[in-house]
Amino acid sequence: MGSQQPALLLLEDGTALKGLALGKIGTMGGEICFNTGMTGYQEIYTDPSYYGQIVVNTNAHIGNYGVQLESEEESSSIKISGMVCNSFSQIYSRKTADFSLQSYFEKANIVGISEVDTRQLVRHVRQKGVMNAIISSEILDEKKLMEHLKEVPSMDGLELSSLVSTTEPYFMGDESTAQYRIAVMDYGVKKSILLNLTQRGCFCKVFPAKTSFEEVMAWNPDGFFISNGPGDPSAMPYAVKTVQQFLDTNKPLFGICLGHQILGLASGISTFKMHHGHRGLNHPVKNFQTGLCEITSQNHGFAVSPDEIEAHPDVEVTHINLNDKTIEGIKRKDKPAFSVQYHPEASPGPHDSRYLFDDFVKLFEA
Ligand SMILES: NC(=O)CC[C@H](N)C(=O)O
Repeated sequence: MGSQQPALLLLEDGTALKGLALGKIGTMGGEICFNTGMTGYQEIYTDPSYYGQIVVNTNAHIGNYGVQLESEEESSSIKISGMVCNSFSQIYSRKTADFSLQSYFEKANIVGISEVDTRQLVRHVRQKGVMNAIISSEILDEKKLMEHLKEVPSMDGLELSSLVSTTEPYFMGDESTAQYRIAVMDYGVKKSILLNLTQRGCFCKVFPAKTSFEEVMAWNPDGFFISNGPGDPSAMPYAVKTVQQFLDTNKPLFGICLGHQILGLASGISTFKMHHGHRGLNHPVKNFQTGLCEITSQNHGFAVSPDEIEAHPDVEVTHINLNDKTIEGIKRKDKPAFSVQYHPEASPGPHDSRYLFDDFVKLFEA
């Protein structure tokens, strides 16, 4: 049944919460964030955008449907730096599951803690703002654990994409039947994004994060996709420069999440670190072009600065978050380029916004 040893969760501000160990016995630190989704834990843990972060799942039961390899993985491995939940199920009830979440974490050396009052914890992070944290099932002394916590780097100014990006370019889709060649910049791309592109007649070549503009152009793409990914977008001048060069070609360009932030930066608008970010499956977003609300899947801790939009008449805000009015989508008026802060591929989440992939393909038809 796995371990029921005690574990400790310690936050940078000294808050300590006791619970039970799950996953591997060990110590793991990262920036604490919370996801309010009711389902889709495996997709969340394997989403490269969570690299360097401890995820608090607010759904009361985690692990109860086990793990299904391939079909529910957004990348080839678990990317989170630890997991916190309330009730962790060591047994699972799905026939098609490959194994338990406990063994998935053990195999990947992921440390977690359960039996934590996640409501109290989330209220705390919402009030105090995002901060670093550490989980340990081997160091239960708060002072000693605090020494380890001090070594965890701050997410502010941290470049992480090059650590999760592919090391070699690879292809996705069927070249013989596909209509468009899309150069995908892999800053931590989710598999389901590539699937949404290939399902719409795109043949993708996925490039390592630091590939030069010239190398990408040598493949002669019809357009560009700028992926999601972990870390602080303002620490990625290499990506901003490449995207500026892509924009100069006047070929279609689409960015999601980190890719949206980089399109903002490439258009001269800065990004900022949010108080505690948006992570969940039911964030309401207003589309200014249709006037309709979309329920969206989100995972971000940075955003494009709203104060600088007016000074950039080439940039139009296309979507806004109805909870806090943050920018959720932009488009360039002078280029066939647009981006969204949220996740139209969902996985997990609602499919309201999948039309954005169709909009991208329409840019080629135009
Ligand atoms: N999902 C993403 O692409 C996240 C983008 C960025 N790392 C953020 O936290 O805001």
